[in-house]
Amino acid sequence: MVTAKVWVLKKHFEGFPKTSDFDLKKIELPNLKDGGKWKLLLESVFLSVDPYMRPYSRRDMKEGDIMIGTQVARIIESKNSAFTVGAFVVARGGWRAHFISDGKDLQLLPSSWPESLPKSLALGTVGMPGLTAYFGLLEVCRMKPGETVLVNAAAGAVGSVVGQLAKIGGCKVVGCAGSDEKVAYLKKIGFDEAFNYKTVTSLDEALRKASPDGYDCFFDNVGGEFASIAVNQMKKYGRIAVCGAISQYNDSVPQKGSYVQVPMIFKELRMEGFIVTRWNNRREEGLKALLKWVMEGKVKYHEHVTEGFENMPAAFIGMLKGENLGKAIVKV
Ligand SMILES: NC(=O)C1=CN([C@@H]2O[C@H](COP(=O)(O)OP(=O)(O)OC[C@H]3O[C@@H](n4cnc5c(N)ncnc54)[C@H](OP(=O)(O)O)[C@@H]3O)[C@@H](O)[C@H]2O)C=CC1
Ligand SMILES: O=C(O)CCC[C@H](O)\C=C/C=C/C=C/C(=O)C/C=C\CCCCCO
Repeated sequence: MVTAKVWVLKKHFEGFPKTSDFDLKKIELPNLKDGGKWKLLLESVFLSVDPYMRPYSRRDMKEGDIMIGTQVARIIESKNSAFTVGAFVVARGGWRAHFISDGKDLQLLPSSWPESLPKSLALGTVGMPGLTAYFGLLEVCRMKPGETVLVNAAAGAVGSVVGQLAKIGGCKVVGCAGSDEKVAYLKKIGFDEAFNYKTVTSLDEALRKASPDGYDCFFDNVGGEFASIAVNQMKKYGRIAVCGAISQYNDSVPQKGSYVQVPMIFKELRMEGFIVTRWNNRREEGLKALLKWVMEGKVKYHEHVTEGFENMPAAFIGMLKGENLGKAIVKV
């Protein structure tokens, strides 16, 4: 029997999550049996902490459940010929250090994965956040060369890829983030304009200064006041990809009037919410493109790595508070 460490949601979050909302438990995993349902024993190598966990925990979980989430895991015992011991997969095993699987919901890392590339990228730039940027830009924003793209939470897992893909697409790119260090990073990876939304005297002025003619595409990761101001600076026939609303996730009472309807109508804006799983049938296309751009150096990546499974709650809370530059990852 393998004893597995797991993190459970002890108490539903009220406002920002607290470490006391989580409980670290040990569970006994059943042995794999020939012909049994459980075919694989895996150990988590890297675990992802993502913003969706905050709203989804309230929607999908009850207190006492193991936290939802994804990881890069290594196969350590197999009774499934499709998965050899030592192989790496992306799994949706939740916050678990070890777990068993029937093999159904595992994605093998491509055999072409370069040895030089951290496998943790499969949780970030060459994983769900990267795919979110890829499909959100191509299929929702439908960016065109010469257009101006705005992205907030721009130094994060999704936003940093949005900006770089928009540059590859021949666009002018404006980004905002919550620290001067992040702003410097944005300029380093090719953003045309970047500002610290926490320190500018006026968001409206900062946006106008960055692009006096306005914005064709707005990739919104944040919602709230920023979105309400940005919508007024959209060009006619502009497109808004509503990717997330992280400014709302920890609010018990959603901010009022996140989008102002008037400019939406007068400017005939297209505003579309989306979830990246819409394009699950094109996952390989996206991952292949992202891996190529990373290997060519056209898409840079940065990871904010927290060491130790026992530090998962702190990593999650830190990400929500903006401590991460790039994808927030926990290394077991
Ligand atoms: N629709 C979809 O399929 C998907 C949507 N998403 C969404 O994309 C967004 C970014 O996710 P991801 O890249 O993984 O996360 P990040 O790596 O960007 O980390 C979250 C960042 O959000 C910023 N942030 C936190 N609170 C606020 C706030 N109140 N106002 C402004 N910014 C804030 C912080 O950066 P800063 O320093 O800039 O404040 C923080 O670092 C989230 O809204 C997430 O829910 C992600 C994946 C898929
Ligand atoms: O196991 C699961 O079901 C989660 C799978 C996550 C997976 O990796 C794929 C998709 C991730 C989607 C993320 C979406 C967002 O971050 C947007 C989050 C919330 C939008 C609604 C917020 C409501 C505010 O009150």
